[in-house]
Amino acid sequence: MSDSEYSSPYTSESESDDEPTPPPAQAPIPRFLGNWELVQVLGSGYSGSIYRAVNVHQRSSVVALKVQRVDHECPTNRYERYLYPFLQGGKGMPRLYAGFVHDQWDCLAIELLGPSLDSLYRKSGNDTMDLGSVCSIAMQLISRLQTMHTRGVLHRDIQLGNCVIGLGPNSKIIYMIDFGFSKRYIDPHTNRHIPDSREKRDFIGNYCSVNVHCKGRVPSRRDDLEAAALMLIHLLTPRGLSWTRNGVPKTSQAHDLLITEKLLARPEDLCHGLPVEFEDFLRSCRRLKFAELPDYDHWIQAFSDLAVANGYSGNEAFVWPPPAPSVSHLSFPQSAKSHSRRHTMEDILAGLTRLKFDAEPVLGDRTNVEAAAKKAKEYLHKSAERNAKVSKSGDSVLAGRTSKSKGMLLADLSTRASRAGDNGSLATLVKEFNQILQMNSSRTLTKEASRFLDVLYKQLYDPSVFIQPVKVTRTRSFGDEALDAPANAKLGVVARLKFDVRKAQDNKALAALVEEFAKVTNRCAGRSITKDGFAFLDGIAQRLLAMQ
Ligand SMILES: Nc1ncnc2c1ncn2[C@@H]1O[C@H](COP(=O)(O)OP(=O)(O)OP(=O)(O)O)[C@@H](O)[C@H]1O
Repeated sequence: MSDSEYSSPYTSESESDDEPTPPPAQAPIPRFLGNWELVQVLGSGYSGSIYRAVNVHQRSSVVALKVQRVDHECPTNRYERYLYPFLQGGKGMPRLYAGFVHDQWDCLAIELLGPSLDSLYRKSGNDTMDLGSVCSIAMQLISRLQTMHTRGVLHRDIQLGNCVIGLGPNSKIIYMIDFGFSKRYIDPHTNRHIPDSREKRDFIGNYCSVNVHCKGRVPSRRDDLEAAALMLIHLLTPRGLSWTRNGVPKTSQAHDLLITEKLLARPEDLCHGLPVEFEDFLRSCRRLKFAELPDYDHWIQAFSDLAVANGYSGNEAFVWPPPAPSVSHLSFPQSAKSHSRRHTMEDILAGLTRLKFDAEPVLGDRTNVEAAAKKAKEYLHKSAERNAKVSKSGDSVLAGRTSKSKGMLLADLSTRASRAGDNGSLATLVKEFNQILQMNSSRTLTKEASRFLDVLYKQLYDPSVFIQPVKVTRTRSFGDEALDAPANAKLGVVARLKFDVRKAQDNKALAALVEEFAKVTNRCAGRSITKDGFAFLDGIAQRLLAMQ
């Protein structure tokens, strides 16, 4: 989870009293590696972990230390160490200070940077990002790709989690990170563009281009640009691009469905209601030939113009939290070009009928402004009261509801969990979940309850790929895989989980426990939740709070 960025297994910065517990059969990462002391976990991925690390000789020297086992099946640190030198000195390219191997640990000491766009976006709690911020991301991202491509390197894993902002004076600059899947597209021996091929390759990332993901083509510059276009459209789409909503597909059938959905999604459908620049950009990326040079400058200018036309500065600086545009707009398609190009007269008339001029006081009338401000304050006050009621006295709010409303409460809880931006919010939701389950005598893991655990699992396991669940079918839910297992297996397992949860060191470990809990509960006749089960859920909430 993004907030685990600031938990520490090593120092008093951690709220946890526990010693770091090594995963079985694997040595823990030591506190000192080379000249660096690991002080705080910044993030962890499939292939390793990243720590804020301090130089033992010069305490003012702080880096992000990316640590991976030397024998890892996917030795991305080794690839990154090879590629970093090509990128050094480019704007928005982190500096690599050192790369070394210490015992079985392969380490990269990288310039310390700030939070990722994914983390900022999630913490904002908004359904979409504002147009000004998206335009500045567009300008900077296209410019970063121009830098990388000019130096002969493809990124190949464009996603919100791999774009981070700088620290201090560099906080308006977006940096590219994670070059573990990057590749040189200019063959160093022949100095020519790598060849195209139809060989089967792995799926990389949610925004992977149609050509690469659905047609198995070799990635080239056009695909980095297309991934950037999809990421921008995702940020402007309420609940994000549809195929990102269920997380990483777990079965090949789910993956096939995702591919079909992506293949069928036409640019005009994906960009319906957005300024035309996004559709044009996506189309132009898809029209590029395999080895063709994209027109980076044209698109940087197009997004700058779009920002200006919508009352923003048009400057590429990424200012967060976003400032309001200098002119107010009723809604957003307000393109620099003919913004009505994609909008039929029918759309416009329908929009006009939704405007209620008659009931509103005339513009410019000060009382109108004051009344609106008062209304807004009242609304905020009421909604704060509502939230406080739900989170502080869940019992009284929840008491007396019917089983139908229990389902609705759980569905609402899943939606909120899918939007949670930090461990604290997830902890509150898990507590509510526990209370809802205990609302009446039937304490069973219903379909809605399973769905909540599924969402929780995804948020804990990899929040960067999960935006919001669409309808979760029974075949997709992890609990269902174990329906035929013996019922009596449950008791001992849940009792153990109750203790294991206290030792979990990170969100992924919690995710694994949630998965096991859901499986074993689904397996038992009646899917009933025992006292140990409720204690386990309570333990999850406690641990999330400790790892905030
Ligand atoms: N230089 C840095 N400064 C600060 N935080 C960083 C830095 N590099 C990475 N991080 C944090 O660590 C997280 C994971 O980094 P990165 O993507 O490089 O690792 P990874 O192991 O390749 O992850 P994944 O397997 O998810 O791709 C990032 O999302 C970011 O929050």
